[in-house]
Amino acid sequence: MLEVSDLTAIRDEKELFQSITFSVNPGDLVQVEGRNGSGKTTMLRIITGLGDCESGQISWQGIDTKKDRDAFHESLLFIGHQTGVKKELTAFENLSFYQKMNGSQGVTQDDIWLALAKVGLAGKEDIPAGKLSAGQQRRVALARLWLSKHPLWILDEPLTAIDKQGIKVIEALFIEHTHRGGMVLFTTHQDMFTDVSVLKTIRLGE
Ligand SMILES: Nc1ncnc2c1ncn2[C@@H]1O[C@H](COP(=O)(O)OP(=O)(O)OP(=O)(O)O)[C@@H](O)[C@H]1O
Repeated sequence: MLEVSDLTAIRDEKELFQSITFSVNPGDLVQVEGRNGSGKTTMLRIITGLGDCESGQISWQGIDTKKDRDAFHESLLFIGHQTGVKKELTAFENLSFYQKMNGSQGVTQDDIWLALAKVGLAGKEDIPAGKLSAGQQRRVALARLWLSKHPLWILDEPLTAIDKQGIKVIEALFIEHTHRGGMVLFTTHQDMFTDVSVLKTIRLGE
């Protein structure tokens, strides 16, 4: 379980958000909502350890993430605004590289082909990512979700440039992940989940 307690952030001498408290439990799908500039990215970056907060505490499985950052990061898949897709590598090479960098055990070449097929990139595996469209490049990044064994996914605007059909596929994957006991904490400006009862929401900027 991820617990965020009393989180306050200041940027440019302005309080972005104050005393935000929430938890993400196994099976939870949590959307951080708010207008442009309300602090969504800032909050996700603080939770992942990439940004500083004014005050507050973040714990994973009951332990402060600052005290055991490795354990937290082993459980976490974070995809931010910058997807980390390398334009000179093919879609397949990007995923192989990513898996090697993360020391992921048990992921085969077939798994990577399958993940690329799941995101609609069958037949495009050997094209350098720089020659794919913006949405296709984003799909390369999202293919990591199919290979992930991390219980916690933190995703900042994962659906940027993704078409309606792609959004449906990602929605289904989120649901599948949470049904397996996984957790998803995400932001999006896209319409997602017609059945919003599956979602918990955190609103910033009110
Ligand atoms: N490192 C920084 N230094 C100074 N100001 C920052 C920094 N990071 C973010 N900000 C400011 O904090 C505010 C919140 O930015 P943030 O990116 O968190 O918003 P957001 O809710 O994710 O917006 P969007 O919906 O547009 O993605 C903005 O006004 C931004 O300029």
